[in-house]
Amino acid sequence: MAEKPMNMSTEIPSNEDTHKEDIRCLTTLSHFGFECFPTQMVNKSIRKGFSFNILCVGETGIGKSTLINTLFNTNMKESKSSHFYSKVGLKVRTFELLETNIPLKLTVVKTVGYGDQINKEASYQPVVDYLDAQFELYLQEELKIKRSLSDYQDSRIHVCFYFISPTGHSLKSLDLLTLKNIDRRVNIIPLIAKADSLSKSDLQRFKSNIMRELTSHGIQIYQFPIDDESSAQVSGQLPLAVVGSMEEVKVGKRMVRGRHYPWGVLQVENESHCDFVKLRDLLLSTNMEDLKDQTHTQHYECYRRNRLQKLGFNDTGRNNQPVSFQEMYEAKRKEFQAQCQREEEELKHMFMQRVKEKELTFKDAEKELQDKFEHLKRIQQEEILKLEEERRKLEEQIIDFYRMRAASDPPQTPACTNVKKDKDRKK
Ligand SMILES: Nc1nc2c(ncn2[C@@H]2O[C@H](COP(=O)(O)OP(=O)(O)OP(=O)(O)O)[C@@H](O)[C@H]2O)c(=O)[nH]1
Repeated sequence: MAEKPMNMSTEIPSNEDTHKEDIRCLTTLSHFGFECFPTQMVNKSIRKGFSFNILCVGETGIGKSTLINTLFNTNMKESKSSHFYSKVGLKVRTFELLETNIPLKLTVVKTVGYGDQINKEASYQPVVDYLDAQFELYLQEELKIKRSLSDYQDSRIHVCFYFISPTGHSLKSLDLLTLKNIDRRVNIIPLIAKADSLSKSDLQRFKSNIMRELTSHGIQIYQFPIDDESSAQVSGQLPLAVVGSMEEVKVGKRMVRGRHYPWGVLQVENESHCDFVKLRDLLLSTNMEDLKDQTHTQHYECYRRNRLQKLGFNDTGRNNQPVSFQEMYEAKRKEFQAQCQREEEELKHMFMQRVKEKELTFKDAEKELQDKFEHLKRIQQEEILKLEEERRKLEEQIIDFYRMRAASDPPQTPACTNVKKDKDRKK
């Protein structure tokens, strides 16, 4: 840093006014005092490194990876994504980048299979869940007694590039549905992807249509700060029309990033060809810090407030009186204990009721079985008596028969004796 003359008021005795030309003006060799704070902060930040998290939402093959590669000179793409995923997924990649000794940890999350399903109603849900999950992780860290937010790896998404298909007409219903569900959770920068497929006039009309639709549906996109000149100008140019390419094409004597077509070369970094340079400047040069700031102060705060309110916490109690966190916690704990006790008693009561019911059922079943047994026993005894009676009658008939035979045949036969013997044995 350049040396600066010392900026201090020096008291000069009035009687020495005439000797002013003798006073030596000293210059400091380095900064001192509180003017060094910015330098300290810059040094600390560089030592710590920077991090930034981007979410890319857009249909398969719309140019998400190519744009990120063009912006950061990374190599995001591994292979072509399939169009046949049954649901939308998210792919997370982290890059450790270095630019003139400034380290940047860049995390890129991109959708996979977005817009490929027949029923697109649930396509936005994985995106919403991911955004909320990162807020929840931060909230959990914040609520810990031993928290370490200074070296916490913040995974909250700082900006969402929403890639709009270059249809030239209007937004699709899936675009509206997703944007409506994520606009309170993340800073959205809408982008018209593959803008080289639209003519200049079509592009301008398309941009106006999109902005009209976003406004009429009440969708909030990232508001670029108006105190910065370039950011203030951009609001009339949204959504930015981007073209991505890692290809080096020869234009005159220079090699430039571009896309080579039979009719000529589209230069990615030429502002009259597309808005890529505008996007790069707005994102990297001017608004990276503001995007992080908005994420924390606006979107995370909103999540935190809703989450704590859902848990039953409030800053004010009945009669709008302020309540301390401790009081609220105690009240909640008591309420929870009372509820547990109520539920325990209810369960006990239900258990006793069911035991009684079961006992009654068993008793009824036992009585029924006993009655059945008695009935069968009675039937069996009656059967025995009946059979006994029949046997007695048969034996009488046999005796009668032999008696009649003996009467018709006077001399005694051994057979008759045998029958008599049989009868005696049975008795
Ligand atoms: N015309 C044109 N083609 C592009 C542009 N950006 C990317 N492409 C091409 O589009 C194809 C898909 O690009 P990717 O960057 O892989 O798209 P993606 O959205 O990451 O694809 P998935 O990961 O498969 O969803 C590639 O052939 C790119 O060369 C662009 O701005 N204009």
